[in-house]
Amino acid sequence: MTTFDTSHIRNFSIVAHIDHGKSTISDRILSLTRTVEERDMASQLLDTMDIERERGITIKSNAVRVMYDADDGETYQFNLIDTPGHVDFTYEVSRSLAACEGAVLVVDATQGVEAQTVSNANLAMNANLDIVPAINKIDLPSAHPDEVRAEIEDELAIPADDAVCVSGKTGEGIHDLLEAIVVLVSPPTGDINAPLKALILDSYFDEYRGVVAMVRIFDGSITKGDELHMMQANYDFLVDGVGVKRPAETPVDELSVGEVGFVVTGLKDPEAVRVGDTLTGASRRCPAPLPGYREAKPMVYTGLFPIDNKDYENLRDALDKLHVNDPSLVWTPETSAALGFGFRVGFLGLLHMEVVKERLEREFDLGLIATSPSVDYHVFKTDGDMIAVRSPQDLPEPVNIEHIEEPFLRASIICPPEFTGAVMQLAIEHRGITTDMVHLTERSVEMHFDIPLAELILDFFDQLKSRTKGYASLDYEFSGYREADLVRLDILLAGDEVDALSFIVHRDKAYALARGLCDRLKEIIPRQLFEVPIQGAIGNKIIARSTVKARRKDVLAKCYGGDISRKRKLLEKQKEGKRRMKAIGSVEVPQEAFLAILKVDD
Ligand SMILES: Nc1nc2c(ncn2[C@@H]2O[C@H](COP(=O)(O)OP(=O)(O)OP(=O)(O)O)[C@@H](O)[C@H]2O)c(=O)[nH]1
Repeated sequence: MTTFDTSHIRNFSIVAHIDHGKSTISDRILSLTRTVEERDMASQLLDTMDIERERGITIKSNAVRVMYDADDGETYQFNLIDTPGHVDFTYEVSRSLAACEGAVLVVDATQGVEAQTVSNANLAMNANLDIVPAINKIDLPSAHPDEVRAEIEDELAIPADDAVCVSGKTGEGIHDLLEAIVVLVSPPTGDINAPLKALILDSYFDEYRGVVAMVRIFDGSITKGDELHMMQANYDFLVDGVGVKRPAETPVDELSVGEVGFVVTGLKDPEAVRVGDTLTGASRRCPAPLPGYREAKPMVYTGLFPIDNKDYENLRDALDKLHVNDPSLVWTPETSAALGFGFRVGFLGLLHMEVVKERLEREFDLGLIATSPSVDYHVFKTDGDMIAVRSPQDLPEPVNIEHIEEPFLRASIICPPEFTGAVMQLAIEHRGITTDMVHLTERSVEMHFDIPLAELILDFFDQLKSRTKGYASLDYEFSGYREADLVRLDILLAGDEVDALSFIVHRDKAYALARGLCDRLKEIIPRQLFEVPIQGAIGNKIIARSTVKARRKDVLAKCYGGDISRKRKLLEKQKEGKRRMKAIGSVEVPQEAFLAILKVDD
């Protein structure tokens, strides 16, 4: 009989509304526990992707092991998971929570409870976790921790006597937070002698070692050389190594019950390792798998096309590899007359789309064009069939359509009372219907709306921020399908319809959108040697028009025949510019034209 003491392990996630300071607090914990020496501290240590550091946001959860010498004289093993705050990545949060017994719920002392604070608190409560509330940014003069404490009790129904006041910036209160974690978060339970039962909470692809899986062990243990079985994928493999992140990968002899760490699978097939799957022994299996995760459902679809058609297979390969790390990604092949071969890719939201596109471009060195985002429409045809349409090109001829239904969301917006009028106006402009409004405290009101997803994915969020001076926060969930009067808006360049510029839109908005789009494209498409008319059309009917005037562009004219190296530089710059263009018929169209719809004011 092996024995293993789990009483000194604490597994917890750090959750919060975006920008409330999760990553900063995680950094502080790493330095206070000397997991990372002060001289090696770069900010946002757990945000390992370039995009995360540049944008200052967390996209992927990251699990790191920290050893903490507590006031009671004992040393504790903390497995800390930093999670994303943006609504697009909620599924990442629920994945992390499934691996933990506790959650530190961070609330910004200047902002109070916001929309994702509510949804993250609910996720943690539904997962039956011990919650440690932390009120952050108390160093700021505008902090009002007592009011925020009251909001945590009133709005979230979480006892806030235990709430710890901290500053991720100065480090104040972080020691108290670590002590609170020791006391309030339960240690894991489980049986080291039972057959292995471990949850795959994340995975990534490594060129040399194959797929590496992050796991949380619920029963049993894993050592190098073990023969394991993936229950859902029905795949066996030999463990090539185990280790923990501190945050650099550190090999260990064994991962035991209650612990979090990584397993090197050696598998080169990205499909074999599924996040949410249960690992068990190949010969000694656990009777039933863990519940796993609810599959993330894509909300938004766009076409992704390689600028250079030769990159089509590389794009497929890159999507396969990204999928290991981001299982929410789904795609099917798509062909466009204008852009050639590509894929229709499903995303959790627009931020997710931007992030994936950027990762494909940077990590896989691909030049890509993304087309207008679309949602998943249900089209009921006159012949009685129903088809799912995710791309404007797939919309049947109007005569064959009986009716169309579109996905609706139930959105919740929390803002100070003085902005309720502005928020309602915005919702009306986006075909939203206010269902109810509750005064949470004197400082905040929560409003609920039913709103089409298609309206939310365009400019809703930016508009909300600007009309409420950044004070409103938004959260939403899918609520069902509703019928709507939708049409396909086509764009013609120099008389030719460009399929990649088409868009499905509500009939009442088609005229304004067509005008806006034609004007916007006129600014984006550079002057060519001939005049380029841009037209917006529904079916055969032209409803808007603008024109790009002709101009002869001689880049060398400015050089007065002088400096040869300057001339060469200019020509190279022009060549680089061309690389980012796509020739549609005889017209050179820059990449951003295909996403122009996102920038149109209607
Ligand atoms: N003054 C002050 N600023 C803080 C504190 N904690 C975080 N910040 C700042 O708040 C901003 C957001 O902090 P992050 O740690 O990136 O927030 P986050 O919650 O991890 O954000 P996401 O990962 O994008 O959800 C950064 O500019 C931090 O420097 C604090 O205690 N005091």
